Amino acid sequence: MSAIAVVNAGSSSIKFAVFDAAAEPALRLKGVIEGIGATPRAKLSGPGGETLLTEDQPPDGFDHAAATRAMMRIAAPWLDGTDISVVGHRVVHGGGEFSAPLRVTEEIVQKLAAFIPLAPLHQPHNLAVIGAMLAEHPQLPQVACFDTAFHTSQPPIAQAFAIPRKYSQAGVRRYGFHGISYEYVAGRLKEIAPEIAKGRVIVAHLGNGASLCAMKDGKSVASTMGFTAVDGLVMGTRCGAIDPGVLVHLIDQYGLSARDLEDLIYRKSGLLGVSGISSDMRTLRASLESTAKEAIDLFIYRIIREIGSLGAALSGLDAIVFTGGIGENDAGTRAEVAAGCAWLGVALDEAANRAAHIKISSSHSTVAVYVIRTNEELAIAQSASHLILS
Ligand SMILES: Nc1ncnc2c1ncn2[C@@H]1O[C@H](COP(=O)(O)OP(=O)(O)O)[C@@H](O)[C@H]1O
Ligand SMILES: CC(=O)OP(=O)(O)O
Ligand SMILES: [Mg+2]
Repeated sequence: MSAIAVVNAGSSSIKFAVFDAAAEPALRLKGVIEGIGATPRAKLSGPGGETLLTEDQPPDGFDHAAATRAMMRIAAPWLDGTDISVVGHRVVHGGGEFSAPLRVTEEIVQKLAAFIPLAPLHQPHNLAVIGAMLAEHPQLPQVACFDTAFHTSQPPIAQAFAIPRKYSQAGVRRYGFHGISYEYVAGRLKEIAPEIAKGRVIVAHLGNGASLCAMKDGKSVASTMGFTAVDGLVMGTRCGAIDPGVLVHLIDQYGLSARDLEDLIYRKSGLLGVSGISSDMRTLRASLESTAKEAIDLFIYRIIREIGSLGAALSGLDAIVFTGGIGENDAGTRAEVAAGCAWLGVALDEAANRAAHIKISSSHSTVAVYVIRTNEELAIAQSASHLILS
């Protein structure tokens, strides 16, 4: 049977997967290089999650391009003889024009390149892989799935900035990201708890990039990310929401250029900037330095505040769902966020939280709390299969 390949370039990771090209794609092989920019490590696993190979990568100068090459080298022996019929890609920014999965051409790559400055940690890597594939295999369909697409259901007021209309009309508005993950998680919640999924739900996608999405009946109504994926929560290396006056001050008083500011807010801030130690939650949890704790505390504080804000946008709250590298794996983050949301009626079952059960709220919690492992690669494979193979 032919296969679907999927490439998901996140800000600190490249995830790669191969599925049987069926109406319901079944996983054959999965690979991840994580910790790009911190402590890079490669892992290849089989369909049941069994580890096939792990490899530590040299940290210095190991960027997304090196990670892509390393992933190809590591995966090649396992792909020998595999007949790939379509490649699905995560593309973080689709702007106002692209809001559904589509087959990518050179012209579309050119259009998507216009959004590189709006997603500098993702879009160039997403497009580099698509460009290389189009050049090497021009007949092989390349499908792009957009992180922004899920949020097109938001009402205009949730998308608006209070700026002069000429800028809004030119597309300067809130788009929201992590949409492939949110769509997948919304689908899983519908299977796990159909009544809850119809209600008011906040999904917390907490990874190297982090955002919250407010959903009503499985549709996005608001998100903490905006025009770019730097807004909202504190992230691995991104500052999240910042008083825009700070940026003007940095230009005036420190002579920062647009590119300097970009570097500051996307690559040098967040957990890394506050801790001065690492962007990686595991390293910070293991550290005894006070700045590591301060960074984590700020990360948690902003999540709690934004849950309040999105709860207001939803006029109440039926459930919170944790997902993403931190949301799925860091019981401490879930416990601290839940404690800060006690006023909303949130209470965790501590043992269930430690064991990362699917449902982790206690029986007296008025808000149900779940941990749902995201699977952006499967969501992309399903879209690619739908578009090209059915
Ligand atoms: N077991 C764990 N405990 C705490 N944090 C973890 C664990 N595993 C992964 N993480 C954190 O998840 C983050 C990466 O999330 P992920 O969603 O994979 O990244 P990306 O945003 O690049 O897709 C890192 O901060 C990492 O430290
Ligand atoms: C949009 C975004 O921030 O993605 P990631 O978390 O994969 O970096
Ligand atoms: Mg990610």
